[in-house]
Amino acid sequence: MAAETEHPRLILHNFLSEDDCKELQFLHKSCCTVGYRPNVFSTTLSHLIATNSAHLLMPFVPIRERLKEKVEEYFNCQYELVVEFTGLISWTKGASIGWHSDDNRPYLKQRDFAVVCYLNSYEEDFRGGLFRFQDGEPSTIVPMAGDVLMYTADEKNIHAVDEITEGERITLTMWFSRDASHDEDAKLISFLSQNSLDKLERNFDSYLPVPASNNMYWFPPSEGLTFLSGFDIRCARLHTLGLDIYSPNDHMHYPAEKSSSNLLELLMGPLQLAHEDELFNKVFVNMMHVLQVVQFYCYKYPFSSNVINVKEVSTNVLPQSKAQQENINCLKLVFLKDLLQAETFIRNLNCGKKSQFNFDWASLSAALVEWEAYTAALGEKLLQSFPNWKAHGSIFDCSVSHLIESL
Ligand SMILES: O=C(O)CCC(=O)C(=O)O
Ligand SMILES: [Fe+2]
Repeated sequence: MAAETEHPRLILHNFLSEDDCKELQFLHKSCCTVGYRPNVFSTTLSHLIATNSAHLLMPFVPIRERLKEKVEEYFNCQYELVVEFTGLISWTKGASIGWHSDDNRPYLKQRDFAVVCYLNSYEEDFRGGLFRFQDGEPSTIVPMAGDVLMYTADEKNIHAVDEITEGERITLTMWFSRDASHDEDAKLISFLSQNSLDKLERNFDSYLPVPASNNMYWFPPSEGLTFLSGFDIRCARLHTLGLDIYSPNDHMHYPAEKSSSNLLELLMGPLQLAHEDELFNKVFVNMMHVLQVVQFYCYKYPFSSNVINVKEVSTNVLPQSKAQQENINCLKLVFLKDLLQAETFIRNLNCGKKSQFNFDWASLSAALVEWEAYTAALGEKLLQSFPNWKAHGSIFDCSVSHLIESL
């Protein structure tokens, strides 16, 4: 217990499993937007609701609950805390933060405790990004996937993070408050009531994401008004995996006649995936749909329990025609204006090492089938949980196995 120590803090190794870390990375890499600080990307829970992906809240629920219990136990404030904020945050090259406490602004005074869960690892996935406390021990935290750091948000724990020099450093970050008026759950429940839940019928279409406006995915954010330089972060994530997009709706092969922002609208509509000189005949509803399936394939599919037999899935892939190649190249020029910058900020450090990405269409097709089952199962779970959340005014894990375990 933290009791009266001078610098109340705790590091827990391997608190999150490898599967938890991979699942949260999958969510971040498919849903994040440009963040609130330079070179930072973020995924908030309200953003998931706003983009018709409320079912993607479900993987957070048991993790949030476990973290809250741990914070309350260690800092000796059982049943006193509410979650103030939950978000996935990633820092890329150039991002850093100097000495500060997490409650150091008048509008942050409600923050009592901070929790940072590291979802990927120093030196393996990114370079730089060490966490430092100004005083007390431990003084330096080396981020490693699965480790969790907890500390009080006041001046007893002044800290900084070294600049990221390479790769992308991803965390699940939460703050907790004693002030019930800052309860994130209440806001999310109300947002869910107004939003997606009426729409979330038991048909598959309800689980398809709806993108936010294009400027929210444009890097750097300052260029998101004109789209004349920089890049779309979603296209950059596909590009690092050797994948491109084709727009079956684009009958216009002369980009000079269309403005960038008009062409960006194509990301809101039907798209197909291209790899080298082949085109996948599956038509995705929009760019978020493409990205969710591809990131699922990279992060979640290799770990899913019921991996279906790849051979049983039909894969329809055709060679690209000349016109299709032009379409693909034209879109690349518009969405990845600054290709070098995209490759610098969005890159996978550890490709070539243990998580080598060996793309093949048959596995992607199998992952697509699994992604559909995964989203439908989360949607079901959300529909079952929501009435309980609403009745209690809080978001908690209502799954039967969990409740039985706790008896
Ligand atoms: O990501 C971290 O290790 C800490 C980040 C931090 O200090 C903050 O967001 O206030
Ligand atoms: Fe901080």
